[in-house]
Amino acid sequence: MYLDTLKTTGDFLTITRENEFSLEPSQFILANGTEVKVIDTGVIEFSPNCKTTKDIVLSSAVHGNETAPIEICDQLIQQIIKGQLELKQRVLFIYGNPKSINIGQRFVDENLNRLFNGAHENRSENPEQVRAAKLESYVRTFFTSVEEGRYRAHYDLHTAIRGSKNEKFAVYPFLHGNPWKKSQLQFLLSCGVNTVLMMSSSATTFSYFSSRQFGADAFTVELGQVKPFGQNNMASFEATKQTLVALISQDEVEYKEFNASDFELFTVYRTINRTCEDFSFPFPDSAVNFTGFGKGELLATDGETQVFAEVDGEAIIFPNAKVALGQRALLTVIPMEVNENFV
Ligand SMILES: O=C(O)CCC(=O)N[C@@H](CCC(=O)O)C(=O)O
Ligand SMILES: [Zn+2]
Repeated sequence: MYLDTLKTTGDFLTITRENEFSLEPSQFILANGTEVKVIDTGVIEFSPNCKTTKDIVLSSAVHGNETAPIEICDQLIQQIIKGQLELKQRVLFIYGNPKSINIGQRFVDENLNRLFNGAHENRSENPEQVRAAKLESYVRTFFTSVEEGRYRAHYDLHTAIRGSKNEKFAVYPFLHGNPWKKSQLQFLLSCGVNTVLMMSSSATTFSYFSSRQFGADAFTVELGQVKPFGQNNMASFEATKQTLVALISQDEVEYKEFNASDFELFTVYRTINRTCEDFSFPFPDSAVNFTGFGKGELLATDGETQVFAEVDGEAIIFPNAKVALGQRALLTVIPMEVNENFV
């Protein structure tokens, strides 16, 4: 049984990596009264023994090779279990795809972050489809097993394949007409994230699932560029880590006063899917996210179809020519200002 090791080392990451597909649930109480529930491999819940008002999900390793967020969550979990970090809020940590961590790949059979919000339904043909269904049910139980009306948040932590002009940025899932929150932008700024992309359509991502199904303040947060374990400059994640520590260990957190000029905001202009085997970009792998193109410049070639920039400054995000057929190969964005849709 792993419990003795977990209690003494706090190393839930290693236990998760040693149990790629499942882990016997168990629970125990820390000396400070915090209840620890191991729900499955990679899924651990902490409930402090005090009045809490917030339910916070922190996920990483939805893509297994995105190691910096895994290291941040590993540090937080170890500090909590060792009693060095005392919680004031309920927290659910999730390592999304343990096997893909072990093989150092984005995914094993299928991109887990395209399987949420119903996309896995009636499909359990591969481990990622099975895992998506389980993760949805763990998040549902976490948010709904307590009284209604509590504050909910889910920060799904990633790193990007390419470099980015704006090193850290967040994706704000489509809110179906509900207003974007300035308070969330202030939280993100405190994390070192001043760039936010506003999505304009539904998605099958983990953050969209929590936003849509549970009204959580949810984001995909890109913290830098993908690096193997041990090669991350952890100093560049310190602001993010300290902001997360404050969120989970304080009753309320004060952020810097909102100032629109602190942010670079973008709205998604369009999504370009790969529909043909023969799909390519005219720019090299070294072209970074947020590179802008002039109207009429070639953005992608999908079989016989050439896709050209339609407006000056149309900028590329997440270009990936190797995605599965039918999936998003590229997002383009254009700048936007804070307007009446922000509260
Ligand atoms: O750098 C890349 O090409 C991908 C980085 C990544 O994993 N991004 C997420 C964004 C999810 C979202 O749109 O909210 C993903 O592609 O799943
Ligand atoms: Zn990712």
